[in-house]
Amino acid sequence: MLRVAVPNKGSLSEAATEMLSEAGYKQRRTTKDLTLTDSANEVEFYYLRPRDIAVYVGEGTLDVGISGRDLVLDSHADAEVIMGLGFGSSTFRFAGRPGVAESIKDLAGKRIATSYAGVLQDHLAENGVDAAVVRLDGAVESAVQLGVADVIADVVETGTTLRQAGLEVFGDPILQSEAVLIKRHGVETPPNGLHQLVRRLEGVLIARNYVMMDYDIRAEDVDAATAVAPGLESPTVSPLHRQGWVAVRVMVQRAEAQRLMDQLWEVGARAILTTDIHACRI
Ligand SMILES: Nc1ncnc2c1ncn2[C@@H]1O[C@H](COP(=O)(O)OP(=O)(O)OP(=O)(O)O)[C@@H](O)[C@H]1O
Ligand SMILES: O=P(O)(O)OC[C@H]1O[C@H](OP(=O)(O)OP(=O)(O)O)[C@H](O)[C@@H]1O
Ligand SMILES: [Mg+2]
Repeated sequence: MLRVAVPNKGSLSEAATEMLSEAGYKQRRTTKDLTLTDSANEVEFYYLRPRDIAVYVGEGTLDVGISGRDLVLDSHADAEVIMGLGFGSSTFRFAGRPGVAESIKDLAGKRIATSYAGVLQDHLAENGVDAAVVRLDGAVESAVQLGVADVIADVVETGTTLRQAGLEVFGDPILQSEAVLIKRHGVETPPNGLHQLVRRLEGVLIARNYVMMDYDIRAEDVDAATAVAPGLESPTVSPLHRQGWVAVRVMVQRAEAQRLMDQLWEVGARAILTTDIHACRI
């Protein structure tokens, strides 16, 4: 059985479970369940704190896990990223009262509150800045107002929490993060079932990010249309009953669909439509 760690709570939990369900794996019914066995797919899921997942996977106790890139780096666990999962994105940044600092160079001798002490200490060391790190578990934004720190280093997603605390970001972003699938560093032979898990998750990512586009076009204009939308491999071209016309089917990125429809129209495509992809294996 492949042993997979899944976030049990927090920002990554729901989206991770949803992605695994979409990939065809059984998932727990209630948030109280600590484990779930999917016998059909020969996978055991363990629901754990995402911060701890890097530790379990790094130790080799569990084969793979889903966690945040920032949490993996923060833990200094012996784990490496297999693939990004396209959700749970955030930026790790410095913030403080307006005017307190402009860049990391202004932080020498200051007190910086964070729940990501590992990431912060590594970043300060890389920049040769000597500052005091105040480790907190959460609600880090309150640390400045309550006087235990001069600035903070924290996860920013929408920026709402910072604004409410009267703080603003300064300096360059420290780290970009998203949910990632991790394995123990340097494991040569992949455990049984890992290839299947990775292929299925890649399939979910493609199904989410791509749509199928169909259109009709004169046969002599197919080359021009294919230059606009070449597809992942090559478009499918089928004859139409109407003489000299063909039907074309091609996968395109969801975010590009409207722009491509405009361009395809320009080169003679008609009856252009897009449909969602529910599952795929590329
Ligand atoms: N708005 C957000 N707040 C916190 N973490 C976020 C956010 N958006 C994405 N993330 C990512 O989620 C992971 C943190 O998840 P984690 O479960 O540890 O904390 P949390 O969501 O703050 O939960 P809690 O504070 O309740 O423990 C990190 O990888 C972080 O980058
Ligand atoms: O930029 P935003 O969209 O406002 O999101 C970022 C905030 O959300 C998280 O806090 P969470 O609610 O997890 O509480 P915590 O600080 O106690 O972890 C994170 O620690 C930031 O405080
Ligand atoms: Mg939090």
